[in-house]
Amino acid sequence: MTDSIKVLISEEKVNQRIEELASTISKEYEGKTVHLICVLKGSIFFTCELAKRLTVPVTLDFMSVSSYGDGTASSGRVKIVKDLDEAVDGKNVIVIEDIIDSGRTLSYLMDLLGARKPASLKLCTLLDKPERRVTEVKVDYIGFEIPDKFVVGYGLDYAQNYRNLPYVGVIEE
Ligand SMILES: O=P(O)(O)OC[C@H]1O[C@H](OP(=O)(O)OP(=O)(O)O)[C@H](O)[C@@H]1O
Ligand code: HPA
Ligand SMILES: [Mg+2]
Repeated sequence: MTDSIKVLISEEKVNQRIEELASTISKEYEGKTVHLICVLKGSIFFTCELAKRLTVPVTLDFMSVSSYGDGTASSGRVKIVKDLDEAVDGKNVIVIEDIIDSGRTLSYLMDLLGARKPASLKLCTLLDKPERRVTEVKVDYIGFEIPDKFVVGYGLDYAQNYRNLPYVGVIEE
């Protein structure tokens, strides 16, 4: 794909903000192990960058859910493509997401995980698009609030492309 992409948040700014989030989380979880849940595929890059900067012990698991398919609009249906490998009961879980848009994916996922009795359950997202919310979801850690624009990069795709861009960009019309 060869769309023209405008930088919305530079690589430097994203990395600096991740550093700040990691420092906040490390302080809040001192003396505990955090169990990070990476929501595939979008949050893979953010999860790695955040995990590398945490100073508390970390365990990791992966879950894959999909509601966007290859388009730019949510289908409204959340599909579990891959469930977790391990139980979360008794663990201090932080769900890591790349973006919260309509809120449907995360509201579904947080309810599902909450019912599995973790010791604690929080949500951390790199990007939040509050204007687009249709389902309420409590977000504990937010990297950046962004306007209502379809973004790519840092894990986010358009029809599976552009996930590997080291910055957050917007496709120009
Ligand atoms: O708040 P919502 O409107 O539910 O949108 C957010 C979700 O949509 C994207 O995932 P997608 O379904 O595109 O899967 P992907 O991570 O594999 O790209 C994104 O990674 C979030 O999980
Ligand atoms: O703005 C977005 N970009 C890519 N994937 C997404 N999934 C929800 N919102 C977005
Ligand atoms: Mg996607």
